[in-house]
Amino acid sequence: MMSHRISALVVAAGSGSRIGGDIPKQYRIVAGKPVLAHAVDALLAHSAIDEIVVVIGDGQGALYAEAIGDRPLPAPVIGGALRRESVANGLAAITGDWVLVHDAARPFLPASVIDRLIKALETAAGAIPVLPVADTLALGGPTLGDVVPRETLVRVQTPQAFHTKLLRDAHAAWDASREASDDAQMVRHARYAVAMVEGSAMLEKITWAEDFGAAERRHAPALVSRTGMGFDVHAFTQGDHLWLGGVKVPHGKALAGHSDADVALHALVDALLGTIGDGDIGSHFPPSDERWRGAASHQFLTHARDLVTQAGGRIDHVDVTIICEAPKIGPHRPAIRARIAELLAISEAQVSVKATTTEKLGFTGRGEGIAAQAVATVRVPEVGL
Ligand SMILES: C[C@@](CO)(OP(=O)(O)O)[C@H](O)COP(=O)(O)OP(=O)(O)OC[C@H]1O[C@@H](n2ccc(N)nc2=O)[C@H](O)[C@@H]1O
Repeated sequence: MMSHRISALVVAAGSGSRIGGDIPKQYRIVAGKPVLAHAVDALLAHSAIDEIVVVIGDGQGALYAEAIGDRPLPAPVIGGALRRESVANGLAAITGDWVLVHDAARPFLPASVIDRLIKALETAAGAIPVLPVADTLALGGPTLGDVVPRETLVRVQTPQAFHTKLLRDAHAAWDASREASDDAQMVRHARYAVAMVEGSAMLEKITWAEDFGAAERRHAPALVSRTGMGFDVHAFTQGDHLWLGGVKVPHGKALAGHSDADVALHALVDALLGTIGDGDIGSHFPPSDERWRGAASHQFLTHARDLVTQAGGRIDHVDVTIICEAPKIGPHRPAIRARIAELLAISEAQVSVKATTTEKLGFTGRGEGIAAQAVATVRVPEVGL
């Protein structure tokens, strides 16, 4: 079978007028990187794509450079006021005998769709990805028009693939006084057959502001809930205050420990580490390590928080129970709740702080020390756990 040089033409020249905001949508961040970068990376990752040319709007050079970074692409082409003009400008710059024309506003481009399009070009002048229509569609206007049988309709997506010469001919033959919504329409108008291949829900275009949230959800792996539990104890010693939940509490005694002995934060650290199965506070901050002598325990909690974040996790809720006869926790509960929320970068609504005595029973009942329990609920990506 004859081999072909395949170019990808990414049209990113839109002004983003429909979506508002300070920068055009193709340069805004979704799922961790610019919309345009997602589409380019999908094409760079596909072995059959030999060349990628991006068409940008006049004056978008700095936005393009920031979005693309050091990715190995030729200089971008400046597009026109109309999508059709941007594609025509891009066609003048590409060298492939086959070309895939893709909307930069469709960030998530499955390799399987590229595979299907390239296969279809072996027997057709052009090929486009389509999806079936699920909703009932009707003609609009001043009053509701006739329903259009959905079996006769498809939802058209990009990339749209063509033999480059035929697409160039179709653009040259097109009546410039008419707008063309896509390239397939122009190729069909030039009497060439355009095949249809299965598209993908991942290829949805970002058109409106709310589409960014949908794109984040479409891209994010399924999150699953994980719960961790922590427990700690510290004995009383001489002193005039103790640390509980990151708050300094005046008291006739202190708590003994290698660090500041904040028993509530220690239990919470172990609860968070439990949600990602990453050991316990002592394995991260050994009591034998001189670095942690007298250390403020808030750094242990922010470390555990960062480990959860690095695992892709999001803290949903934490619940701490402090077990002691004294000091009375109630008066300090609001400050402890606020401090834990601040350290975990979550809302106070996601933080519960409770206290209980043990009715004078056990070491806590005898006033020998304080115990604390904590539970943390986190959502983490299903993959890799
Ligand atoms: C916060 C720190 C800062 O150094 O010290 P403190 O201020 O509490 O004293 C420590 O992280 C506080 O670690 P914590 O885990 O409470 O101390 P320990 O109870 O002595 O346990 C220390 C280490 O020994 C391990 N360990 C403990 C008990 C046991 N039977 N077998 C074990 O293997 C634990 O996994 C833990 O990692």
